Amino acid sequence: MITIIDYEMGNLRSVEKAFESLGFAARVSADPADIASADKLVLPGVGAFADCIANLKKGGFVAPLLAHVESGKPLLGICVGMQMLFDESEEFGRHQGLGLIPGRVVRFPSGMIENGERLKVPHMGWNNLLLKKPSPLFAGVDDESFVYFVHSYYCRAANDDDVAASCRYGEVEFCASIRHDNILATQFHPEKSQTVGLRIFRNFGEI
Ligand SMILES: NC(=O)CC[C@H](N)C(=O)O
Repeated sequence: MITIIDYEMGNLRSVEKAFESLGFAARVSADPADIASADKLVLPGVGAFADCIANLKKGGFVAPLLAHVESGKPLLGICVGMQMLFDESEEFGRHQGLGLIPGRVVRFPSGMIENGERLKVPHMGWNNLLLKKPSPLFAGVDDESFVYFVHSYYCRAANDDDVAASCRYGEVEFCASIRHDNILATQFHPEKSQTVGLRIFRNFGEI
């Protein structure tokens, strides 16, 4: 069973439907007890880092999530769900993350110019993945495949070994996907990334 954590900050249904369309048993749950019995866990996320981490704590999800990771079972973080895995974020202040992946979450610089055009923040739209390290998420996914992003902040991993893929936006090459043992994560939204996103979900479901 793939359990998608409902801490009231995520586009849960589209993630659940994507897994179900691939034939996987998936459920959205706001019950921390369900986390303990999950074979695989998904930590989605849309919104401000501080609100997300506060809701995760308020819902009592942190301890069972850490226990899941400790047990060696797969975890998939998506967007701010990936950012929360890091030590801290500077989004609207300094906020502590789960500290599972060494590193910080920082804002894209304002005023980046590319091909004479000013780049907007948030980075919103299709951009291509630069595959860096083997990851179960990318079986059958070509280098430079396009995936969909919506974010103003990005993860700066302290260890390059944790970066499975990156992406370029202006002068910034940022971490687009993490692989740290059984912890997998994407800054982009596989549920908004059409066939490439579905293949990534299928790969996660098949681990
Ligand atoms: N789409 C989102 O939820 C964005 C995540 C985070 N607030 C960021 O701006 O990077």
